Amino acid sequence: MTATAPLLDVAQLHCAYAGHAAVVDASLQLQPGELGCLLGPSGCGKTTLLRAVAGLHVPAAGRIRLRGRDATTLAPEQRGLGFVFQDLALFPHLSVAGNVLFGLHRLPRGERRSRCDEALAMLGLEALAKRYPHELSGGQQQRVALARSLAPRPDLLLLDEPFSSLDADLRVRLREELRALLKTLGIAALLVTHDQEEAFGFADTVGVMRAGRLLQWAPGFELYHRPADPFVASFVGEGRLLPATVLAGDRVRTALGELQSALPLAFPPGTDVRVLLRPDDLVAGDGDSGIEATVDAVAFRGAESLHTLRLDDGTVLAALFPSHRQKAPGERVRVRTDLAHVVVFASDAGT
Ligand SMILES: Nc1ncnc2c1ncn2[C@@H]1O[C@H](COP(=O)(O)OP(=O)(O)OP(=O)(O)O)[C@@H](O)[C@H]1O
Repeated sequence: MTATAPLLDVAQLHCAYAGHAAVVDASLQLQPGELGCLLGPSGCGKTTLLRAVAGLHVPAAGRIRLRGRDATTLAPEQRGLGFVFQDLALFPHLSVAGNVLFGLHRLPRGERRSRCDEALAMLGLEALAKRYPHELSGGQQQRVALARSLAPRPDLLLLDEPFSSLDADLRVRLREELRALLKTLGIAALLVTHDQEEAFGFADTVGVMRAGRLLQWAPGFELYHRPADPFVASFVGEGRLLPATVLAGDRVRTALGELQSALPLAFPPGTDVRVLLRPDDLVAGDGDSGIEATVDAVAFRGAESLHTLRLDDGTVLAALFPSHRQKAPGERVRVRTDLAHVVVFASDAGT
């Protein structure tokens, strides 16, 4: 590997099934030790892209480089990667230790046992080494699958919805544990999930996919605060788009009043645009400030409740209010904006 080459370099990748595009022009890079995630709705092409990196799907066009070398058509076992897929594929006739040892067959015999013990210890499985998969809970089985994939010490681990069969608590715990373990070991990973919380909880860099396209590959903070695309804006963090008109001096006029952009706007005055409003960008207006809206729906979230609001011109917005101030559907409320920065999209850019 040259000094500057990323660990994984996917360039302009296209994948198709019988002529139907599943991944379109996807490019991303992972540095050694970096944790990445592909996030997007069902059917957007996440698994296909991951399988192409794994060598389980031959791309129609584009290139995959691993450690600076072309790996586009390399057989999966020659890529030096670890995999954990949704169906764990543990061998039912092998014990926990047997499952972990299986991936170590290329090592000298003497080394296998110590490497296996090390992997079992990392995942807290020492006491279960002699059990068989059917004698384990779902979470324990998942740990075995992780131990098996980590035992050969790959530099890149591929994970396809590995926590989806676990209950919410266990899911978060195992995810956090795995993140810490990978960071300690310096192992990079690419995770596929449709769960935003999981994506941002696990990864350093998240790629949002839609209909085969990787729309943005960036840290979570950037996806949230500087979305490159209206779909990213609405998918990450439940943003809504408010119609607006550009005014002179990098201001925009909206139904909620005029907003000042800190950055120069890429549109001339008079252009119709849309402004991104996050649920936390809207606050209850006091007295006469703000504008009236009708509460369409309320979703209790614990400390806060997500309110879907409808302005009188039909525009739908979302707002978080403290749950002890929760409103009821049909109620009229006043809202005003409290924006740290203004993100503007062309009015015809697709969502
Ligand atoms: N073996 C296959 N044969 C034909 N079409 C397929 C095959 N696998 C996936 N597809 C199609 O390719 C597209 C992308 O599928 P893919 O499984 O990559 O999406 P995904 O984002 O991982 O979805 P999910 O979150 O539901 O697993 C979908 O339209 C899907 O129907």
